[in-house]
Amino acid sequence: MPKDKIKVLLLENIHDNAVGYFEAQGYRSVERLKGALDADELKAKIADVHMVGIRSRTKLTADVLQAANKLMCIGAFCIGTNQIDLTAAKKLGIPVFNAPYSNTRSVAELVLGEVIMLARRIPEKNWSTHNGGWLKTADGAVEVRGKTLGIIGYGHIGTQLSILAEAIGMKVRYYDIVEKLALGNARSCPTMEELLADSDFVSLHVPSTPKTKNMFTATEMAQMKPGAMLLNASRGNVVVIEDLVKALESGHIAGAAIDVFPSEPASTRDMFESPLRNMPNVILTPHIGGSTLEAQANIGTEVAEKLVKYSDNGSTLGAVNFPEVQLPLQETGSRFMHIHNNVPGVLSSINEVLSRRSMNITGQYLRTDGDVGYVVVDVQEQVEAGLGIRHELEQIPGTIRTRFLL
Ligand SMILES: NC(=O)C1=CN([C@@H]2O[C@H](COP(=O)(O)OP(=O)(O)OC[C@H]3O[C@@H](n4cnc5c(N)ncnc54)[C@H](O)[C@@H]3O)[C@@H](O)[C@H]2O)C=CC1
Ligand SMILES: O=C(O)C(=O)COP(=O)(O)O
Repeated sequence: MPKDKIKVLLLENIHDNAVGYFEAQGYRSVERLKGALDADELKAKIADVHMVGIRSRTKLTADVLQAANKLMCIGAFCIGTNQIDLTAAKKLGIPVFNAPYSNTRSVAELVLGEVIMLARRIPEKNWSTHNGGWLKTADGAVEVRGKTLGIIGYGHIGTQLSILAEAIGMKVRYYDIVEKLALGNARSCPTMEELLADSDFVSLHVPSTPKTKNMFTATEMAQMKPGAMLLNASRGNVVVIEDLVKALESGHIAGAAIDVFPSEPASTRDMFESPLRNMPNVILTPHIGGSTLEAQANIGTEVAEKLVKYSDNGSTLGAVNFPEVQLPLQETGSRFMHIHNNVPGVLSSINEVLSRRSMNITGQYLRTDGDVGYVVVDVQEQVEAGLGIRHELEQIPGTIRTRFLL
């Protein structure tokens, strides 16, 4: 299919850089919408597009993906990919790409700033001053120097935060389910309980997984030091909000900064509802951890590049749900891509089809995971689209989809 016929749909106000990159690469049919779409709108819209770009609000469920008959690949213009049914996408032969680092620094900076704000009791003071009050007092206000920050989830964001926090004199402890190299003077905790008992501030930086769903409940909150503060800029379902409200009301937790919520408004026009709304010692932000101009610009380019590379070249390097194949540019001849269920015999069937047609294979790449196999074959011949090879390849048992670069 010529590039100008490939339809790209970008939702959730993805940065201009993405549109610019697609257009510069010859993709002229790019539609960008400001908001997310609900399931029915999305199903109607996605049925006609070849690439879709989303952020954290768009839910690409198995049901929605079933309607995406032409969809070739998905771009998550963010870090988290929990809003996408990755397995369903894979089984439909659709790789998903994201931007694993581009907003890391933005989240870490926001959290560090909030640690300082919480330490100085700024949420209450800001609230009071806006209402005509004058809380000029040092009560409960402390420096962060020498205080302990406990980081749960010591990945890209957690480690970046660790470095920043140490730079301003904080002690850092961290807990992760995977053994991680301690940066600077940070010290790992063997258990989350130990981290909670030791930390003045606890910040969550885990991904959304079945294990992290509701991982932070009344039990974990009770294990925090009296008067400690909680920060969550990971995912909204990690913390049980009702339990947090009780811990804040009792004073056991003295303050919190929450950027992500179990239920978030679908658009900037919708009302935000939460029992935390009226609590003056809580910083509430509308899921903007990664929302900086720098991060959004970088993400726009990074993910558009990955989608274009897959479309132009077949490369799945960086896909989060798919066997990764890094490919050289196809200089001459034709390239076939074959995505199939991972059952024995598919590669030899592909080669049989090509050898029956006396095609000279110049390169062959295969990667599989438990479910899916991805084969890319370069042949010397310039294949005409009408030759029927595609039909023969599609007849191979287990085929999910095929694609040709001619
Ligand atoms: N608020 C916002 O706007 C943003 C939120 N995020 C969220 O932050 C999350 C983390 O991002 P990154 O640091 O880039 O991810 P990452 O994958 O680099 O790090 C996550 C770390 O959490 C650890 N982990 C997983 N399950 C755990 C558990 N049960 N207990 C303790 N540790 C566990 C992992 O081993 C890993 O080291 C993302 O998955 C996303 O949901 C990311 C960017 C922006
Ligand atoms: O990168 C992430 O995982 C985020 O949570 C940021 O989401 P957003 O792109 O701001 O909707």
